[in-house]
Amino acid sequence: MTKKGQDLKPVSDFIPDKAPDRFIYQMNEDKHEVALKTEGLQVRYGDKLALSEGDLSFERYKITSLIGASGSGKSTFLRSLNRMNDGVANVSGKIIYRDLDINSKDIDVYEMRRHIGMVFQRPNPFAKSIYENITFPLTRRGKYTKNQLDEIVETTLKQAALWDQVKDELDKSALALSGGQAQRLVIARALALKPDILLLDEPSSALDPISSAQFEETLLELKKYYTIIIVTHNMQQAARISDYTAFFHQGKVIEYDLTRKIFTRPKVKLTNDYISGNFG
Ligand SMILES: Nc1ncnc2c1ncn2[C@@H]1O[C@H](COP(=O)(O)OP(=O)(O)OP(=O)(O)O)[C@@H](O)[C@H]1O
Repeated sequence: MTKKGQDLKPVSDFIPDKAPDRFIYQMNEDKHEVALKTEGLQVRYGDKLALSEGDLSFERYKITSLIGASGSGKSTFLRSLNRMNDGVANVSGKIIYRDLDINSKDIDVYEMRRHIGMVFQRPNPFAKSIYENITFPLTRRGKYTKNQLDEIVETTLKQAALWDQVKDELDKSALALSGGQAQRLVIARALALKPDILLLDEPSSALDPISSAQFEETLLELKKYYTIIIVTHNMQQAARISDYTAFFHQGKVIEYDLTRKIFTRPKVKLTNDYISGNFG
């Protein structure tokens, strides 16, 4: 898949393949399929060790929340997963995706990011039409007919629950969308690259409560087809939408378990203190 020089499969349909390469990983005594896992991951900004222990396995078609206080290393971890820290930090250790260590030098990072997409805290639509926001990244790299592009735009906007609101104004500037709509558009743009995994860094922190609730519903729909890893400061959000939760503290994963266990019976006192607001 992502080794340099090998071709990507054409973006022909918009439901990711049902995991052609399967990982089976022992998690909570049952067998679960792992979409991505880290081994011995450490991240340094200069001399500063920002992530020292962060070995996690992410189950396919589930939502995993990364929680923890400000500065605990959540974003550092998340950004490392699709090499957004390249050139910014020194990331050592392995990130295993479909049997490949995607943290190794011979990986085509640009291509890998088609499989592991990222959406940031603030929606960042291009100063282009709604339609072009989705098609631009595709047409830059490949050839598509107008019909194919139309289909991609419709499918991804439907998946991101934005189609009904914008279908009659696809030529309108994306900059005129509301914050919630713009965040959905950015999700649609990420989906157009047909990723397996979506990394979301506090994606709803800039949204009002109604848009945020709609956004959560969208994520619950999307996990039928995508593996989602989300950094959130919102404990209720983590409890509502995620299957698994990892609690970060001072650059370490302190506890990682099913969300309902983390929020009802955490094993570590620090986790309990954090989720109950007695942190300090
Ligand atoms: N680009 C950078 N250069 C240097 N240090 C950084 C950089 N980015 C993050 N750090 C440091 O790494 C540590 C972890 O930061 P990180 O942003 O990963 O935490 P976080 O848990 O995501 O915090 P927040 O919830 O506030 O976003 C912090 O001490 C932070 O100051």
